[in-house]
Amino acid sequence: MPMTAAHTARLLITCADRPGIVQAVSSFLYHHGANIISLDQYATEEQGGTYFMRVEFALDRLQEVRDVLTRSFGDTVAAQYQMSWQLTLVGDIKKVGILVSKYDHALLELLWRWSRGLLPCEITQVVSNHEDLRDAVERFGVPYHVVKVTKENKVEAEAEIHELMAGNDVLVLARYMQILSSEFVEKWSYRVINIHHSFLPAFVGADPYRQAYEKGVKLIGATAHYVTADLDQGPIIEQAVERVSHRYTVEDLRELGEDVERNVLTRAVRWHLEDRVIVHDNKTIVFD
Ligand SMILES: Nc1nc2c(c(=O)[nH]1)N[C@@H](CN(C=O)c1ccc(C(=O)N[C@@H](CCC(=O)O)C(=O)O)cc1)CN2
Repeated sequence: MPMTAAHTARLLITCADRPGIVQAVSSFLYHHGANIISLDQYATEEQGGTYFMRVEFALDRLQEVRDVLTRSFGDTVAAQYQMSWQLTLVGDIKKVGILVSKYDHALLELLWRWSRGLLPCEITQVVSNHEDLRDAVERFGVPYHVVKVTKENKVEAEAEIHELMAGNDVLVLARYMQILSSEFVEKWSYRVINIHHSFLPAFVGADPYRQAYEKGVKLIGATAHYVTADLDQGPIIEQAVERVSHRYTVEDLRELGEDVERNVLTRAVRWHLEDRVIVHDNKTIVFD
């Protein structure tokens, strides 16, 4: 029987490295009737470091056995190797909420790719602190909400955003220009992806293109990272750069940079949706 997404699952594992992990995981899957489609692994040291694995497998009747499989893995292999792990089903389409301010390029890239079936998710709503992008978003049939944010109402505004976004698996800051409080970030631990318009760690904070111009850089870039309480310091998921020269104005940098931002954010979101990213020690392992 041809395997479909409904029969496919992914297992992400992090644990202390020691011999026998691959055998334990593969035997477990074999004895539960699963067929391994792909298996990728990484260890930080030759031995005694930290071990990471991403395994994708197919299994008949996956929907019926998912709970038993999850409980059994947790009680056996995961307990034996003291694993941090997650088992997700490809058929469980992730829900994505997007936050945006006024720049539309990153947002429209995500909406266009999603509308073309190139992003395996459901974009459930867009929340902005400005009215500007309502028409552009609603043309894709996606609900648009405006939540004004000021220094005075930040707590209430974030509470409203959290309420609106409840039920989403991941939030994407597609050039959302408000710094999220540590309280908000804590509720969404490593489930908020931001696109920063510089090659981090260079030029954190506001207006990195102007910072880059003032510095006379020969490369500009973009960085997609998970959001933490510390501005632009979260685990990096994807980056890219483009060459520039002294002939570029700030606007030239911005125009070229926006293309880089769009591609970097798309890859980062897709890898997250495909369960390819593990966060460890404020860094990521990306099984791309
Ligand atoms: N807790 C976090 N919140 C946000 C992060 C983050 O990494 N951690 N990334 C930013 C996005 N960003 C750069 O990529 C960024 C956005 C806004 C600012 C900033 O200084 N904003 C001002 C207000 C600006 C305005 O009102 O137009 C501020 O909040 O005081 C810097 C960097 C998104 N949030």
